[in-house]
Amino acid sequence: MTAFRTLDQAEVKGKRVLVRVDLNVPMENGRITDATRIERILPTLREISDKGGKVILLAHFGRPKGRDPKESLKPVAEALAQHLKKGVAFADDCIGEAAATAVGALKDGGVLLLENTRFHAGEEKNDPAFVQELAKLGDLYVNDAFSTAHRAHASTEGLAHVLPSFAGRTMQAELDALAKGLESPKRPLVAIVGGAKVSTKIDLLENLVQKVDALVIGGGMANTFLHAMGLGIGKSLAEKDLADTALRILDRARETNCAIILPVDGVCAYDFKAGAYNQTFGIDAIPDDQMILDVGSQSVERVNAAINDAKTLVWNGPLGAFEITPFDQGTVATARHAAERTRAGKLVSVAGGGDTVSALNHAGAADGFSYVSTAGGAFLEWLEGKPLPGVDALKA
Ligand SMILES: Nc1ncnc2c1ncn2[C@@H]1O[C@H](COP(=O)(O)OP(=O)(O)O)[C@@H](O)[C@H]1O
Ligand SMILES: O=C(OP(=O)(O)O)[C@H](O)COP(=O)(O)O
Repeated sequence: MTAFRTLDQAEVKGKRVLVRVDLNVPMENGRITDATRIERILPTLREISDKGGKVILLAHFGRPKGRDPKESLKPVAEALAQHLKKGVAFADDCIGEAAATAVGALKDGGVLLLENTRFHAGEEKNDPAFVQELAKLGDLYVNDAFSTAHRAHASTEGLAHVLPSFAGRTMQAELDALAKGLESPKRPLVAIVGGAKVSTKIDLLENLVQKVDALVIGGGMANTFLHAMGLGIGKSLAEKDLADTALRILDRARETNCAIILPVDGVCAYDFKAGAYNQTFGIDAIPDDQMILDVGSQSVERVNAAINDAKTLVWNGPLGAFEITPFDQGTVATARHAAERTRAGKLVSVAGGGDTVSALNHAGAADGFSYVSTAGGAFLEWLEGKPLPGVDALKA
């Protein structure tokens, strides 16, 4: 089914291979809390290295505005070396002299990680001059970052047009697995969308409500909808300027008969910190000076009932701030329930996203899902049927 060239067609021996990977891994205090994205790229890196190619990794981390040491990929290079069981060199910049010197020093089979591509504005602008700067460093381009394929950036899209380009093994595996699991899903099809990236994901919901039978909304995404509906959400994470978009999505859901399941209660605290004093309130009684950090037990019951009704479930975005206890409980309970239904053969469940995978691992539920993708936003866009620039560029 692949309409692009893969590593089977790439002659990598002695070549400088620029490999775009997703190393945007969940991190707390400089420590990686979930290494799934690292583990998934190992087959591609090992294959190129074993065939005698020089592996030059391009990746982003976070959403920095310019160079910011807090968003350096250096700690990730160290973790990658441990997983790869092989040294990983690191260059302080992804273009210019630092990068060129590091590439020049690389032996056949060696691995080098270049600093965060988003330290340069040209990355997100897909600036042709920046693309050329990157292209100077390589002979071939391999894209193994399905989870960034919805971004038309220099390292995810631009490079594919100027160097011979190939899909990596993870890119191939993700597209194959999603096609197999979801191309003709059994209905009812239920989606759960939560998390914090409200502005980059909310527009997708307008199409999604035309495709799914029910949409469960949690996390910061739910808070944005609750605010739009005129409910007080106190200090909760939300993007209030997207209220009109949220109302339009609710209208569209009514037209398309898509059931919308929003929280009916919220676990609230004064501060965003582990172990914070917390109380559960009905959704119409959230105190002004508190924030909703998780869905309450009545909401969990509703989400689990929606999972019971589903034959297919797709999930991106945790229902609460699962990194800090006890605000992980809603996500953990519903993830375990979905895993149980899947193990019982009653549900096909596909989940994805950097933090979502981390949450499922935290719940001990990832193994129970039919498929776990590294991709969140890219997965939702794929589901919508939207063209993914990173994939399309490989086909060009
Ligand atoms: N109610 C909430 N308040 C604050 N943060 C939340 C809330 N619900 C979820 N989150 C945060 O959302 C983040 C994950 O969102 P997102 O990046 O969209 O997911 P993914 O990486 O799986 O695509 C997590 O860090 C989690 O703490
Ligand atoms: O973590 C990512 O996506 P995800 O949060 O949708 O899983 C990707 O690395 C893309 O990051 P971006 O949403 O800052 O472009």
